[in-house]
Amino acid sequence: MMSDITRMIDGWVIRSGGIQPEYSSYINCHHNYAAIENHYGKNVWVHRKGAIRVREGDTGIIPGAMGSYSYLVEGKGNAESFTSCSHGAGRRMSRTKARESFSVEEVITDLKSGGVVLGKNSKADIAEESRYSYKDIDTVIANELDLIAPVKKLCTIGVVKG
Ligand SMILES: Nc1nc2c(ncn2[C@@H]2O[C@H](COP(=O)(O)O)[C@@H](O)[C@H]2O)c(=O)[nH]1
Ligand SMILES: [Mn+2]
Repeated sequence: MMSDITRMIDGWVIRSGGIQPEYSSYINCHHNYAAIENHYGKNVWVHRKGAIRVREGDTGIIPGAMGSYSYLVEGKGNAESFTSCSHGAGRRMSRTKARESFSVEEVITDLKSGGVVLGKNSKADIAEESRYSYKDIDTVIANELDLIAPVKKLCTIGVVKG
């Protein structure tokens, strides 16, 4: 799976900028899965849907939106959240509202002006993914500092979507 993803990323990055990416390590971070975990002294099923697991010391990824920023975070293992935190900035408007508010051309121009490479063959659905249709990632991170500690703020240089 990881090699499929790196091959896809390599293809787009090399074609767009002639740069060969190097990978030092990988972070696997799921946001829709169920697992048996021990909480408050009991083994229970935890289903995280739109949330990630951040036990103490876990590394998590909290993405903002295409063309904005993402955060690498370290978990604090907060028991009250069942050691979970957000899996992204989250939407500020629905996909329908976003399609009515932004055009495909506007979103492509916005990404180009930020020097962001868009690795996506079909562009038809990108208006609904406009970064302005998502909440501000810095505010979202600031609101969950009891759950995670930011480790790195990442600036988008490319977006690859299926
Ligand atoms: N860095 C990026 N973050 C993105 C992008 N599209 C969405 N998002 C953020 O991720 C969460 C989760 O998205 P989901 O589609 O898996 O539910 C979302 O709330 C956004 O904050 C992207 O292209 N790049
Ligand atoms: Mn999702």
